[in-house]
Amino acid sequence: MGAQLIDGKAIAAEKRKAMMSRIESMKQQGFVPGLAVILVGENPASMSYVKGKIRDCKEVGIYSELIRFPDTVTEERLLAEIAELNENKEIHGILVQLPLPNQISEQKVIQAIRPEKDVDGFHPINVGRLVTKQEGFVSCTPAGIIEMLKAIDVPVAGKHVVVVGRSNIVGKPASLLFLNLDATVTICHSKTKPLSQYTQQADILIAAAGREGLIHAEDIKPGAIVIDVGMNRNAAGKLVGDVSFEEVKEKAGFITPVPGGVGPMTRVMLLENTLIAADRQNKKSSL
Ligand SMILES: Nc1nc2c(c(=O)[nH]1)N[C@@H](CN(C=O)c1ccc(C(=O)N[C@@H](CCC(=O)O)C(=O)O)cc1)CN2
Repeated sequence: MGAQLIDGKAIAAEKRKAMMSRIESMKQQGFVPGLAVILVGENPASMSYVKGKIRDCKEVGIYSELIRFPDTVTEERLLAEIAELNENKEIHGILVQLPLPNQISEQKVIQAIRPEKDVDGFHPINVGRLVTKQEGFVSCTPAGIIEMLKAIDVPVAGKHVVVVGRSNIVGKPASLLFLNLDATVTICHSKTKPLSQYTQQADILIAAAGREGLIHAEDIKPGAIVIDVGMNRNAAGKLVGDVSFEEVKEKAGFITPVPGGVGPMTRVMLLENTLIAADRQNKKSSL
């Protein structure tokens, strides 16, 4: 293997360890950070992600509540729950696991969460804050990618970052984060042709299109940093990314695995955002 592996699982574990003493000192000051997670329906992947979030909270000492609804729940009921959580002083972060069933507008739900408690960073106010480089909350996956690059000491300023994917959760916020860090950013998507012409120019390539085998060795620059955000099930039912790992690892400088790369960083950044939310709300209430 030519490339160095970026071990997201290990970086996330270190970050969780460091958080524990911060949480301990918060508790000594008399307040406990709290996260509410809302899960609608029984999508097995969503159930497993939510279980992981609750487990992570327990591990580091964050108070958490899991609120479950059947997939027949009305939008009105869900919005009423969020309104209550917005007022709950023990809850500093609110997260609604996506996707939601068709009868519920994701945008309405996201916009019902108070921006101060929007630890997913999906509220338009927080997206606007990211656009204008103001303090807010940033979506956990792109925030986790930046933390990973920090952990391996890779400076971003002046680098050409090519982001493949334009989702609201990953592609768009990742592009803005890199731009705010003075990178030169190119955003590609399903209509970009020919994709390889762009990806071959990337010093840092973010593959976030959700398509197995999208990026091959010939699509990258030798020595590039390759971050694979894809999470796809292959024909054998195995979890794979957007990058053909076995061939790309021979040519890249650094590469993230799937699983064990970006996923664990997404999880740990939710804890980080919850601590930031708790800290800000605590400071505001003691003014
Ligand atoms: N409200 C939100 N909904 C969703 C988000 C989100 O950030 N907020 N992101 C995804 C799902 N997601 C977190 O919610 C998530 C997905 C995967 C992982 C992860 O750790 N993956 C592991 C592999 C897990 C497996 O084996 O299935 C890895 O990559 O190592 C964490 C978080 C959509 N919804």
